[in-house]
Amino acid sequence: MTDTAVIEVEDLRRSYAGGFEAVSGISFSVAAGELFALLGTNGAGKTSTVEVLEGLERPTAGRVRVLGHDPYRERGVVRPRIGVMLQEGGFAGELTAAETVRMWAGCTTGARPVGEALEMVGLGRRRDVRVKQLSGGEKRRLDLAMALLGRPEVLFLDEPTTGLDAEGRRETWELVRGLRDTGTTVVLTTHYLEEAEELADRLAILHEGRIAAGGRVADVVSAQPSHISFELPDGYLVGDLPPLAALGVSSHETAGRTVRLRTPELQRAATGLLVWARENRVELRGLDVRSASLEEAFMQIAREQEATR
Ligand SMILES: Nc1ncnc2c1ncn2[C@@H]1O[C@H](COP(=O)(O)OP(=O)(O)OP(=O)(O)O)[C@@H](O)[C@H]1O
Repeated sequence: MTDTAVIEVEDLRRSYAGGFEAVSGISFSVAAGELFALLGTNGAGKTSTVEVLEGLERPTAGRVRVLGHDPYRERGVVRPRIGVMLQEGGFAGELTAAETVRMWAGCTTGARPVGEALEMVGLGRRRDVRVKQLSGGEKRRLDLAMALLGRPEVLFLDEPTTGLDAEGRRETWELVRGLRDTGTTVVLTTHYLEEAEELADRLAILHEGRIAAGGRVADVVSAQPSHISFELPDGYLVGDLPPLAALGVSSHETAGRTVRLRTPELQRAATGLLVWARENRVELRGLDVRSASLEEAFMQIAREQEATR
């Protein structure tokens, strides 16, 4: 762990009454100003982990530090410095957006002005609308405004864009990036892998209470095979291609005339195929060459974990 770690988690375990262990010894750290995403299938243990980081629950075992303090025992010190975006903030429907923020601002040290908090999340023009009349996406933005109110050093975002349309999602991503760029440390839990791919510096993929994969997004993705697909040129069979194993191809399948290859060595395989095509003066129609996406990496990791059970 580094000296600049804002969040440090060492061998965290969390069991529920009855003995079920939802988090089974995970370790990670989040550096100052970093955006860290916690991903996982349903029930993987994300919420059970984040609740401990937020100081809402105590760990069953292990060590957790947020801004150098125990978030549960030293809640009074940690809480004013963190912002938590809860799912379904449970606001009173009769109050307007501005009244809701003002009420919370009254309990927050060093709160942003109400107008600023609402502008930040794109609710400036909806300030006088009652909460019950806000759309689902607007309520989500109000949740975010609350989390930002105290200018937190560490921001916990739980599914921040659920219910937002594509434009709203992009706007929230911009806002989160802006906060990160000005030094806010962000912990994001999300089911949208595209969101993690867009925002996260590093991530951990949880599966059944353990970290199945983690690290920089590019590294997690590049650990998965890339794809090449193309149409076999007229008159050629798969056997006419150069030996695929020699090109670093790990598996292949055909569907009609379409050939799909998987390879951990994209450049080598693609170069070999293109050289072959040039030498044979044929065109590889529909050629598609691409790295794995985070979504593919996630699915593959989940499959591998299931297979090793
Ligand atoms: N209060 C509780 N008592 C007993 N088991 C619980 C309790 N809360 C959660 N669990 C179990 O712990 C496991 C992890 O749950 P958790 O909510 O942390 O997962 P998650 O990754 O946040 O899931 P999701 O993506 O569905 O929100 C699940 O199997 C869940 O059923």
